[in-house]
Amino acid sequence: MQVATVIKNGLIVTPTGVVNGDLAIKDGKIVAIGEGSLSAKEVIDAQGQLVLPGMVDAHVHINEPGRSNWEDYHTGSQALAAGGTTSMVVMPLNALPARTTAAEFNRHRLIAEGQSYIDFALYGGLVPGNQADIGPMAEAGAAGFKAFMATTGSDEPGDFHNVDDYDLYRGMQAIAKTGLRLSLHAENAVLTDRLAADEIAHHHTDIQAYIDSRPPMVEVEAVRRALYLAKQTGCKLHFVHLSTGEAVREVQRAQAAGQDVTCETCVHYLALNTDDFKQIGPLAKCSPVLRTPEIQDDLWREVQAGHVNAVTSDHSPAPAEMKANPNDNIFEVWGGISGAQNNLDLFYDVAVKSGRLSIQQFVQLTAAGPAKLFGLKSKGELRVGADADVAFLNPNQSYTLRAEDLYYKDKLSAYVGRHINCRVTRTLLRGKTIFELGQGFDDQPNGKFLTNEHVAEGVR
Ligand SMILES: NC(=O)NC(NC(N)=O)C(=O)[O-]
Ligand SMILES: [Zn+2]
Ligand SMILES: [Zn+2]
Repeated sequence: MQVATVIKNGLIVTPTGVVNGDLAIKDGKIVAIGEGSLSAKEVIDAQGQLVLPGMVDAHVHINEPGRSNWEDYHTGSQALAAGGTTSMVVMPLNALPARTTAAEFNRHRLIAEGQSYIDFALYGGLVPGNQADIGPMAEAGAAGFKAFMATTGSDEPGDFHNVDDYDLYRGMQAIAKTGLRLSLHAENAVLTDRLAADEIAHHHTDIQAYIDSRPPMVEVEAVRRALYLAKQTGCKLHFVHLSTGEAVREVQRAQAAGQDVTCETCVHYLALNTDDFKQIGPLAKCSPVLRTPEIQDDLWREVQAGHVNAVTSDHSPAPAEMKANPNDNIFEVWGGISGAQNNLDLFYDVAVKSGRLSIQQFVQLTAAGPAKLFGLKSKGELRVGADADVAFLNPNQSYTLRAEDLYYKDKLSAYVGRHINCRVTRTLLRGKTIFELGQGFDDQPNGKFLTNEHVAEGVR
């Protein structure tokens, strides 16, 4: 067979095992794995490299249009590509206006189509009063919906607002009809805001005060309440960025009782804890907050047990001045960690190199799991017939992350200065190299809009 590209000599991580052989690509698809003697126009030597499915990062904040100076599709997708991510699911907030109508959905899609280096799916937003926009956003191709149970931290005209229990209940009724999943930032808004106000009233504005204002119970309570409302309405749920094993166990219990509910955690909850937060400072401020080593261990056990569907970055960038802390008041600092460029290498380091997860569990969490959640049927697995989205990871090349290595709009990350014991060296999107370490990026952004194919065949 004559094919376009053959990747030779790599360790190919397939859904069922690791194959030491060739991976052949034609028309952007994987056409053979393991067979030798294929003739190809392009031969790529992957000696010493792990050949992984490109990561599907199901939780990325891109701030274009409206706040492009925070991160736009060009910079955000380059950073993701450089880190071995080939598809992203983009959150509906922090752009202005936020993506809460079909008109905005279509506008954002057009912007991303010309700018993104990687394939992308888009969330639609559920906000107070927009139940009538849910159906049209599903029609426009939303991969799922997102709502905040906590306050969002930004309040300009057109910004994304959190739902109260009534909005959530009505929104779940509307979303249930679409067959799509509602993803939730699950923290109790009243508790988090008033606990924070108490700390500030007592002039406690250091990192420990922020940690104390968002205890695990604010997450667990919100998860339980949302699960109950979802049960009443038949809405499928996904919990983003769970930070505690206790919350994951609530999801497990609901699943066991027959509810369609899934969850994710983020690289930073597994790579960083409260001690790191105190050392790194504002760049490690996020919500839910980083957890103590004990709670982090408990979360790891749930991940190891296979109770978490995806690991994501929750890449939530902001300009440097919003991450500075001139008044020594952590409550005034923007919450969000920039980390998407280090999805695969950092997670491989803390998960596989450390012996906590097998390589099969790793690709399940970074690629197959998230692709399945959002109905991205040709993504997430190195198998014949799938899109040839591939990341090369050198498990023996270590480096210390420097600000100048980053492709974000602002070269800030909670991980600068961290020693990482492996490195992404090349990324292919649908068979084409889009990033090579030392060479940079493909000339043209070629990212394609992805829709939820499970639903496209069903309800939509
Ligand atoms: N407005 C945000 O980007 N928020 C994000 N911020 C974090 N995680 O700190 C999030 O996902 O909640
Ligand atoms: Zn969130
Ligand atoms: Zn987020």
